[in-house]
Amino acid sequence: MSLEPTGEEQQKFRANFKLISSSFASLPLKIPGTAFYRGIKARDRMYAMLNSIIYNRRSGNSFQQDFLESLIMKHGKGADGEGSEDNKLTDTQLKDNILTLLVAGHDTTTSALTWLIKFLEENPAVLDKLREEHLEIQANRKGGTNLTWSEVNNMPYTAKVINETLRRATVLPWFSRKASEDFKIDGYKIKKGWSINLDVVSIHHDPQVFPNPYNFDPSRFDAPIKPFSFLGFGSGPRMCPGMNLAKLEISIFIHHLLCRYKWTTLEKDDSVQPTLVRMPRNKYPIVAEPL
Ligand code: HEM
Repeated sequence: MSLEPTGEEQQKFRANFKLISSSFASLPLKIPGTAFYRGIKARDRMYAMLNSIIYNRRSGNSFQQDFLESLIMKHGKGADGEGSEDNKLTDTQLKDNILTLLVAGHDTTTSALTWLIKFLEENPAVLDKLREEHLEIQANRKGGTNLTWSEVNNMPYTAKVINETLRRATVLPWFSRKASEDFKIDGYKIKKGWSINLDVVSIHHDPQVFPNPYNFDPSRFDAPIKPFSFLGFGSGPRMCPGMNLAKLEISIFIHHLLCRYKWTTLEKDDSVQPTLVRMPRNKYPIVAEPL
């Protein structure tokens, strides 16, 4: 949305965003003092901020070439979008989409990057092999420091390291589905309409599918994995729509980190923060220095 990274508006945005994401795993009690209530209030303040940003954009006071602008252009009244006016998002839907993308895409990617650093630190052989892949890409490059699209799509070991990170970390420990009909699974009867929560941490640590499940071993992904056993980005029609963006961001981050820096961990701690998006409790602080 082209917010300045250090401006006052950005700070308010961040503070509200934090309150919203901390309210996810809370009981839905709309009573002052609860995390849920604070989350709802923060969401309303975010809506108000978005209202004023959208108003400014529409009245031509500010123009940016960004994601918000493309939504406004495509879904504004009389805009040349696909199909009729019925296909256009209302302003509330537009704001909800922005919040959804922020909420679904920010903490998840942050968490994946944090776990990645932790697992690499704890597995120096994997780190060395990964760095080799990236130094080779760098050495074969004709000029510039920017990764090209074909380089990003040709990082076989990196792809396995990302999968293994998402398996071991299980950034989203559970997600749910609603049963569309009665069915039976392993002798359990499930009724139509029930909510089914998947315990993804257990699925990702099933020793029959992932031998020595607590070892960080990207070579598990050398061969295809049993279907529905790796759910880092979910599965089926509701699978994460941000998967390719997330993989791209992580690959670029890995490339620049490993080609330029080494790091040491400031504080080792294996506990996990009990939030919806799993994160090392201490946020895994490091000190990085040039290679
Ligand atoms: C490493 C980063 C990410 C991880 C691990 C992750 C993981 C997931 C998982 C497990 C789901 C549930 C899928 C299911 O129910 O089958 C999900 C849904 C979703 N993700 Fe991601 N995600 C990441 C990044 C992103 C990004 C960058 C975006 C958008 C910019 C995004 C947008 C969404 C949305 C909108 C949904 C809901 C989809 C729906 O219910 O139809 N995610 N994600």
